[in-house]
Amino acid sequence: MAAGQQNKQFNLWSTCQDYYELTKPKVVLLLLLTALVGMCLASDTWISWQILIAGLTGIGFLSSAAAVVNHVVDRKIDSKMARTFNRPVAKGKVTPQKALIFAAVLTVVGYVILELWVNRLTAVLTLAGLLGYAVVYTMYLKRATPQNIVIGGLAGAIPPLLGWTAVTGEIHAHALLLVLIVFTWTPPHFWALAIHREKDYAKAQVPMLPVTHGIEFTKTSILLYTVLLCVVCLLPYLIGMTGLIYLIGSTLLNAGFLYYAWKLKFTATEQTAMQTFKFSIIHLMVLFVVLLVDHYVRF
Ligand code: HEM
Ligand SMILES: CC(C)=CCC/C(C)=C/CC/C(C)=C/COP(=O)(O)OP(=O)(O)O
Repeated sequence: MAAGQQNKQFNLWSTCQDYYELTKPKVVLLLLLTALVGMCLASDTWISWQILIAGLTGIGFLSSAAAVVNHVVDRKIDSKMARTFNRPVAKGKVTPQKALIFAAVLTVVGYVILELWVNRLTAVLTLAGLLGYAVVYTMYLKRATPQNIVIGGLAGAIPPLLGWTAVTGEIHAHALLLVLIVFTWTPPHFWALAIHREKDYAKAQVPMLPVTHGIEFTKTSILLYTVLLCVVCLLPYLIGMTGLIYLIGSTLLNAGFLYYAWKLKFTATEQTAMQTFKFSIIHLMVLFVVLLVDHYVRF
């Protein structure tokens, strides 16, 4: 193969990688897992393939679009922080215009899929999630208040409800309880990372909790939110929505989260904040898998 052609192929591949990175694929995958669990828990029978595929594709496209807009709006902040300076828009590898066109295409295609093959309620709620994250959180809250991620967390917490409404067309209290779990999980998830990256956020002048209220206050807040998360995680069992498998699984996971939150507050080493952040992701992922197993293997 000629060197020029090889170069072209390499450029195309690295452009594709840049666009893929803009969608925050790992975050979107976990969001989709929570949406899938919302779908499965909404029904006592198997859900239809059309709802499953169209629902997850639409929710995935709109979540990805929100992530792309976040890269564009935050490009100046991102370029000042060690964790994010290499991102495609911050680095100038993808122009803001091209990224916005990509986000617009994802939004329109995702919305049309939800409207045509799922239902209007799910389409509108997913669009609200997109606007909540891309506009309310990214453009306003992130720069305005240390409670940014608490309020903005609602957008990231909504996918289980989206999965539920995709299957039933209705909002149900059980779905709202799943939303509440992700909503309560978000502050300890993010603040653990924010402690580790406090200097970055201070340098970029983003008013995250460790910057405005200090590391100790943030550690206490993480511990208190983790205790609250343990209580909220008990509710599905207490109201009869889940069975013993969930009770045992969630208790073990919450004991793990409490261990890290306690250690972070009272006996932290330099690694504890990052370990807590990493555990938070495993916690939510396994918790939702356990919800799924509990739903299909009830005893
Ligand atoms: C306002 C709410 C949230 C904030 C502020 C937040 C913040 C963050 C940040 C700053 C990172 C590090 C990203 C990086 O290093 O590139 C991260 C990683 C991650 N977050 Fe969140 N998060 C939120 C909600 C969520 C939700 C709702 C989920 C899924 C249900 C989620 C799943 C993840 C995953 C899977 C990662 C690891 C990504 C990777 O390794 O590339 N987050 N989060
Ligand atoms: C339709 C729908 C459900 C939309 C929600 C989409 C979504 C991608 C939520 C994830 C939340 C998240 C990763 C926040 C981090 O933003 P940040 O700007 O604080 O973090 P960063 O510095 O890593 O960009």
